[in-house]
Amino acid sequence: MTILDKIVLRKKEEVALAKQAVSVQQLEAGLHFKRNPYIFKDFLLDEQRTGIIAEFKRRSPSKGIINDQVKVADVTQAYAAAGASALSVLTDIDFFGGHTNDLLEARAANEIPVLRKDFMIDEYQVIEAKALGADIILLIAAILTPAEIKNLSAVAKNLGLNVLLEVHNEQELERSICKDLDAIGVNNRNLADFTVNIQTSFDLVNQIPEDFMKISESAISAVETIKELKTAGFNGFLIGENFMKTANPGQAMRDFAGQLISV
Ligand SMILES: O=P(O)(O)OC[C@@H](O)[C@@H](O)c1c[nH]c2ccccc12
Repeated sequence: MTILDKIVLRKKEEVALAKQAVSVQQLEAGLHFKRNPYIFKDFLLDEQRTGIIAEFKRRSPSKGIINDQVKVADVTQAYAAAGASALSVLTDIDFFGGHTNDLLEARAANEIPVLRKDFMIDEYQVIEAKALGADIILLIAAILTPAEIKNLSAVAKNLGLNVLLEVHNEQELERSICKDLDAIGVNNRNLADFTVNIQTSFDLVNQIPEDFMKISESAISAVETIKELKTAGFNGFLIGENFMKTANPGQAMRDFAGQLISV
């Protein structure tokens, strides 16, 4: 069994428990449920911003603890001030040390799009994402059938949420494309075995249809890489560990964004 299989098994239990604890009706009565999500594309294409989707990630199955000393509101505000186009907040507890409260805190502290970073397998989680104040949800092709992707993205669209589909190879991309997606993310990390290779992004970029925003995800640590990815056609760059592994992730993002302007 791969780590991804383990995460999905645990996620099924977690979703079943969440459904018992909070009904869909309760979610729909929640604080953020009626807000209009930001349009992801507008922030990615905003020339005043960097295209970086800056991630708050305490730990991961591949790296263990990355940073458990910093606060969500502090870090995400600094990311936004440094020119992030969007924020990514892990809400998975068991494998990434995240929490739904982290998303609520990021929402309350910021006025840019927030991505709920989790393993979505059920409509309930999409509705929950809206209630938590998310603007964007992630759908991971490796754990979903094409029919599930169609259904979950349609549910998200109905709620005004933006949808980021994550793929790792050409087969996943081809079978998963559907009309309710806004952005396609190429994950440079293979979630089944954790190997990373930026080349994955360059190999897949030209297979992504023009109608979608193109995002390169994971293992990005150099400003030069962003330049190359931009030239190749990417609009967005998802960066977590490179910032989170430092004592002051917001400052790390500021320094990175500063270099981006000067190269
Ligand atoms: O920390 P990195 O290497 O910059 O990667 C960030 C992000 O791409 C990564 O956390 C990620 C990409 N897809 C995921 C799916 C689930 C959990 C995490 C992820």
